[in-house]
Amino acid sequence: MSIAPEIARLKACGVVPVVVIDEVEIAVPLAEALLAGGIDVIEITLRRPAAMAALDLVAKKVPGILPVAGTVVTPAQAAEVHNAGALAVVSPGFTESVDEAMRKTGLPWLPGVATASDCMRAVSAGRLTCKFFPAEQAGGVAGLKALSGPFPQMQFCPTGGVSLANLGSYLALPQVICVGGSWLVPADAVKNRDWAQVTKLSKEAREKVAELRG
Ligand SMILES: O=C(O)C(=O)C[C@H](O)[C@H](O)COP(=O)(O)O
Repeated sequence: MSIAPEIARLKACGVVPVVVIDEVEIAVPLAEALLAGGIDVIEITLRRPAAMAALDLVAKKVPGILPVAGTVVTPAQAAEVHNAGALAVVSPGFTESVDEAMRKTGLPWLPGVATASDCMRAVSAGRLTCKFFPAEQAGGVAGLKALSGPFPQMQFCPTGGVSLANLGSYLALPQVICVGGSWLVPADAVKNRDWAQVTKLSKEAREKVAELRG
């Protein structure tokens, strides 16, 4: 299976930080703090009004980091994040309308799946790399193992309840290319502009991935 270079970047990093940005001005220092800790991808979720401008800024000002848009749930958002400079897109679920809109952008898209029916829809659309969401709540490692049995062609990025403590058990599965999570960017660190903390957590995560991958 050929793999898009952006997906290869997610895989190489091993950990995708899922971030919520309330104020545009924190976007660049936050991205730089992740980068300083060796994390060269950032998923900016469209949970807040500032997200689109933050994405645009990171795409323009922090060339070393892969700008990924998250929480893309409508076709209009798919087009918007493309214009804002996202190089890959993640959604919590799968719909045909977002699939179609994503096809128009040509960007790699990781739709979210949590059930066999979700996987059947994704596979039918040729979307073989998916977010497994919400990972821990949808059965964790055992759930993903069982779910992916009938879909040997699929690869996953488990997200939701993943942390430094359990990422190893996900990354040990051959069908898992990376994990996602918000733990690298705690709300408190953002509130206090504690970028050193974000860098420290990033470094820890990267070291763990390196250790696991030998
Ligand atoms: O906003 C979205 O679309 C999402 O993608 C959901 C996030 O990926 C998870 O909420 C992250 O889960 P935690 O790491 O447990 O905080």
